Amino acid sequence: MASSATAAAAAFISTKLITQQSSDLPPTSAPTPTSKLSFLPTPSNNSASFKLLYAPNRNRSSPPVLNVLKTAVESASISFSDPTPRRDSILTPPKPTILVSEKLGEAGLQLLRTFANVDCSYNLSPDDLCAKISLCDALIVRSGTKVTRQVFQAAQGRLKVVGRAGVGIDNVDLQAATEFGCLVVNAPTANTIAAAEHGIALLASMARNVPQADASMKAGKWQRNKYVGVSLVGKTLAVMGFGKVGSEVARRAKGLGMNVIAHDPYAPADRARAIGVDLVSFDEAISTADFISLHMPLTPATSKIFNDETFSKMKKGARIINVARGGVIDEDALVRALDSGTVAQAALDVFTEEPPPKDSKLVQHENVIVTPHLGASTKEAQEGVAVEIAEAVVGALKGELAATAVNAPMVPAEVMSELAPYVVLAEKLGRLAVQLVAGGSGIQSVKVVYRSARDPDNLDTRLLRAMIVKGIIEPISISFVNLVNADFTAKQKGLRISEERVFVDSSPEYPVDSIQVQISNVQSKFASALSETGNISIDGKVKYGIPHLTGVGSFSVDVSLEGNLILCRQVDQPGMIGRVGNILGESNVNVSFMSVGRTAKRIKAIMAIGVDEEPDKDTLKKVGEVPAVEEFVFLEL
Ligand SMILES: NC(=O)C1=CN([C@@H]2O[C@H](COP(=O)(O)OP(=O)(O)OC[C@H]3O[C@@H](n4cnc5c(N)ncnc54)[C@H](O)[C@@H]3O)[C@@H](O)[C@H]2O)C=CC1
Ligand SMILES: O=C(O)C(=O)COP(=O)(O)O
Repeated sequence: MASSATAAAAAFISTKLITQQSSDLPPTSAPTPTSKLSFLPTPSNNSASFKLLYAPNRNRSSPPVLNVLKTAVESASISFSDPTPRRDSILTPPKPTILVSEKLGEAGLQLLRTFANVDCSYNLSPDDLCAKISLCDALIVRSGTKVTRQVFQAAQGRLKVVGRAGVGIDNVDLQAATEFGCLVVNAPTANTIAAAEHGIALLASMARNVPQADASMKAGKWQRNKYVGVSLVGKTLAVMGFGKVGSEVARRAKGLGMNVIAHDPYAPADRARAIGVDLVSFDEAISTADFISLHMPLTPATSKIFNDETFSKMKKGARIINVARGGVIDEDALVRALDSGTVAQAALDVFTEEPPPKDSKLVQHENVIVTPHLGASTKEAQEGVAVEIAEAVVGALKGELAATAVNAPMVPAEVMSELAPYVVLAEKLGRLAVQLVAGGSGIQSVKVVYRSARDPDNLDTRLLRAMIVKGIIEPISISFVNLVNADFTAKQKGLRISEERVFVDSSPEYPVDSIQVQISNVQSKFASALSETGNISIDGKVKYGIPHLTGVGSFSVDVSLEGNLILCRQVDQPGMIGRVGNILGESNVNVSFMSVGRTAKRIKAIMAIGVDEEPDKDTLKKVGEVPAVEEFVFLEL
């Protein structure tokens, strides 16, 4: 009981550590052996207890790893004992540093300060940001900071998380973030209502010329005839982008008695119908609406989607509201449309360039009202996004998978905890498989077979696939791989990963029964690892929370994947275990596990030997010289 709990805890912590380690390693650093984590079960009658020996890799920063260990130990409810006082210094790691480059609500800052050193440096120039960033583990921005490829390069691998205190992430180079393995998280919900209310405020004040009338009165005039407006009731509003903000605008506009239609190629029609809105085509929306309110993100597909051509399709005298992003409008074309009267008025909160040039014709146009990107700027929204982003960034720095990740799959916490031991298995299988490769035309094609009793829809394998990629790529390159960049890195290295799910009649309680990793079209330094189809093939299972190797080529074995491994193929005959065991024992190499698998009695067998220490070259040579041993390989896990 105690030992299986310890084993489960060990697997859990290893997983956390592995997840965290992946984000610890700068992309520019040379490949280095991973930090060592050992679990020493200690005798205890009624509780699972172990000592934890942590020997950090000198080339990696240790603090986040230790945080993960502590958190993991707490979550596993097991005792944590530091074996030697001299390791104390490792247990009080320096806090991470979070750079906040734009004004953030106080509640969020306080939350950040409980966990990290917080550097609030506003209005940094691009050069200043690049100079500072290599000292920071996380960066929090709003829409005013451009997080470019140069920023990720300048970070030299230290930057692990970029938090966007708001929705739009068009100011963050997501591709570069992904390539550098930096997680990007945003705060997608807390400013929705503020943005929607601002959209409605602009709609109403544009229709009634409120800003112009206000300016006129302040200039000492009383111009009642000049500022006759248009009514909203009964008019058609087209909501372009029926997401969070768009649907809240629609709801409010319905309350004003407007007829609301929407265009959004990705929104479900039933969500629109539920608030009495019809989803229509782009052309239908812009050609029938009196008011057109923009709520789509700025992407390559939406960039300048409102241009000369689309303005010409609008109903004459249409009015436009933009609280989304300036870049979705071709601003020169909008000035032309306003001048010609195709567009009667525009109300803009956002601009292609922010702030726009002082002499911007658009801003100065008499039929245009403007605000300086105030959509999210309410006290409530700013406190909300600050807390939302602070929680996401702190969680990500702790190695948790973020629920608002923008460039990584979102893996819910319950899925993560269920998959934890399989994550360890997946990485180890990848690591083992790649070490079996000997030359050939390079690793190009990897197939992963998951045997599972689960319905495929109920088995999210992205995390497992990422860890297999990590296991395969890290031992042979200077890349570091994590959930963020696994698919990108694999693609960049020309590695095709295919997945197959095979139904097995076992308990669906466990997500995966076994995982098989195959590498095709390569030679192997251990020929017995080749399956009948000529692929390197290894199988593994999780047993009692511990990853096990259960198959090598066509041989079945059963050895726990801890420490290192020697695989030996020999003529199946008595005395082999003793002979090899003696050689290792004489060199003071401790054998932790051993398993023999064979195809047929007294013909061929393979021995899988788990060893705590790495045998020296002479010892391995002696193993190879045992007469019945036909081939052997030493594998680091
Ligand atoms: N002015 C401000 O201060 C604020 C601006 N925003 C901006 O508002 C926009 C919407 O934000 P949310 O509603 O929170 O995002 P969201 O992601 O919930 O909604 C965006 C919607 O646009 C749709 N969409 C994508 N491509 C489209 C296309 N080609 N045509 C039509 N629809 C398309 C998506 O399917 C999605 O439903 C974003 O650009 C965001 O940055 C959000 C908050 C404050
Ligand atoms: O959340 C968004 O997309 C916004 O545009 C808000 O931007 P801000 O945080 O106010 O700079």
